[in-house]
Amino acid sequence: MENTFDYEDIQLIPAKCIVNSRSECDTTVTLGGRSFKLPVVPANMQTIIDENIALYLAENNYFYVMHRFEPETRRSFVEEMQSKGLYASISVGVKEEEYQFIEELAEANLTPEYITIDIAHGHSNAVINMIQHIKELLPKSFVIAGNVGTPEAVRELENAGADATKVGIGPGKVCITKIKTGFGTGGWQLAALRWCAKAATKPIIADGGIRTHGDIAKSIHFGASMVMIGSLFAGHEESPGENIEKDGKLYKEYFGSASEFQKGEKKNVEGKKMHVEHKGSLQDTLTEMEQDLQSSISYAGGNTLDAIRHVDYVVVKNSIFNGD
Ligand SMILES: NC(=O)C1=CN([C@@H]2O[C@H](COP(=O)(O)OP(=O)(O)OC[C@H]3O[C@@H](n4cnc5c(N)ncnc54)[C@H](OP(=O)(O)O)[C@@H]3O)[C@@H](O)[C@H]2O)C=CC1
Ligand SMILES: Nc1nc2c(ncn2[C@@H]2O[C@H](COP(=O)(O)O)[C@@H](O)[C@H]2O)c(=O)[nH]1
Repeated sequence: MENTFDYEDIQLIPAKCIVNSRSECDTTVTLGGRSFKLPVVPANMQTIIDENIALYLAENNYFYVMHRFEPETRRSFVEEMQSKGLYASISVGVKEEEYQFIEELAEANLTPEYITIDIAHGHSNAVINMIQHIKELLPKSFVIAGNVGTPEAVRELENAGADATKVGIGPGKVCITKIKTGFGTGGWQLAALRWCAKAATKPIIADGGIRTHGDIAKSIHFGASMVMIGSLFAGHEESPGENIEKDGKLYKEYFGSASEFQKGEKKNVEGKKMHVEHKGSLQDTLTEMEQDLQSSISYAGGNTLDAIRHVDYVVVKNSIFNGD
C-alpha cells in the first residue's frame, strides 16, 4: 500500500458548472433498492441514535442503522417500524445469542430490510458465518458487513453474501484502537477507502473520520456509496447522550461502543468518552449537509452525486486549513 493520505490531505479539483443554482443538484442515493435523501448515515452507536431518531430518519427518507446495545428491544423495534409502513434497519453482533435472534425473527416471519453486522474486526470467520446464517434464514434482508480495512476483506465478505461492506478500523473520533493495538486505518482512512473500493463489486460504506462536510464529498470521490458519521451527529438536541453543563456551556456526551462506559467493564477497551458542544437540531445539520453536498456536486460540474466520482484531485498534505 503506497501513497497514503487522509481527508485533510486532499482537495478535489473543480470542473465547469452546468447548473444555474445549487438547488438543482440532487444528493439522493440508492442503497438496497431504496432511495435516500443523503449518502450519510448516523453511526449505530448508543449516544448517536435511538428509536425516536430512527423513526424520524425513516419517515423523512434518510438512511439509519439502529444500534445493537439494547438487544431485548430489537424485535419490537422491527415490528413497530414495519407496522408504520417504514423500513427496519438493525444491527447484530456475532455471539451465539445473535444466531438465535436471527432464528427468532425468521420464525416470526419478520424480515428487517437492512441488517448490519457490527464488530470491530470484520475480516473474520465469525462475520462470514453470520452473513451466511442471515442469508439462509432471511434472504431478503440487505446485509451490511464490517468493519474492514483491506481489499481482501471486502472480497471475502462480498463472496460470503454481504450486500455491502463497511470500511474503517480505528479512524473514529472516540476510537483508541490505533493507540492500543497499533492497527487500523486511522490516519489513512481515505486511502484505505480507495484501496477497498477498487476491489469492491458492491456498495461500500465509509465509516469514521469525517470531520467536515467536505469529507463526505471526498468519501464519495474515493468510492463510498454511503458515509457513516458519529461525532458530527453527537451534539444535537435529540442526541441520546447525556447533557452536561460546563462553565455555563452545554455539551453532550459521546462515547465509543467499545468504551468502558458502553461495556460496563474495563475489558478490551478500544473506545473513550468525550463531550461534544451542543449544536441545535438534527434536521439543521442534515439540511446543511445537503446544501454543502449540493455545492460539492456543482463544483464537480454535474447535477448528481456521480459527478463527484469523476473529478481530479490533488494531494495538499495537511494544508487545507491554511488561510482559514
Ligand atoms: N470501527 C472500529 O474501528 C471499531 C469499532 N468498534 C465497535 O465497538 C463495538 C464492539 O465491538 P466488538 O468488540 O467487536 O464486539 P463484541 O464485543 O460483540 O465482540 C464480538 C466478538 O468478536 C470477538 N472479538 C472482538 N474483537 C476481536 C478481535 N480483535 N479479534 C478476534 N475476536 C475479536 C469478541 O470476543 P472477545 O471480546 O472475547 O475477544 C466477541 O466474541 C462494535 O459496535 C464495534 O463496531 C470497536 C473497535 C473498533
Ligand atoms: N475503535 C473504536 N471505534 C469505534 C468505537 N465506537 C464506535 N467506533 C467507530 O467510530 C465510528 C464513528 O466515527 P466518527 O469519527 O464519525 O466519530 C463509528 O461508526 C464506529 O465505526 C470504539 O469504541 N472504538
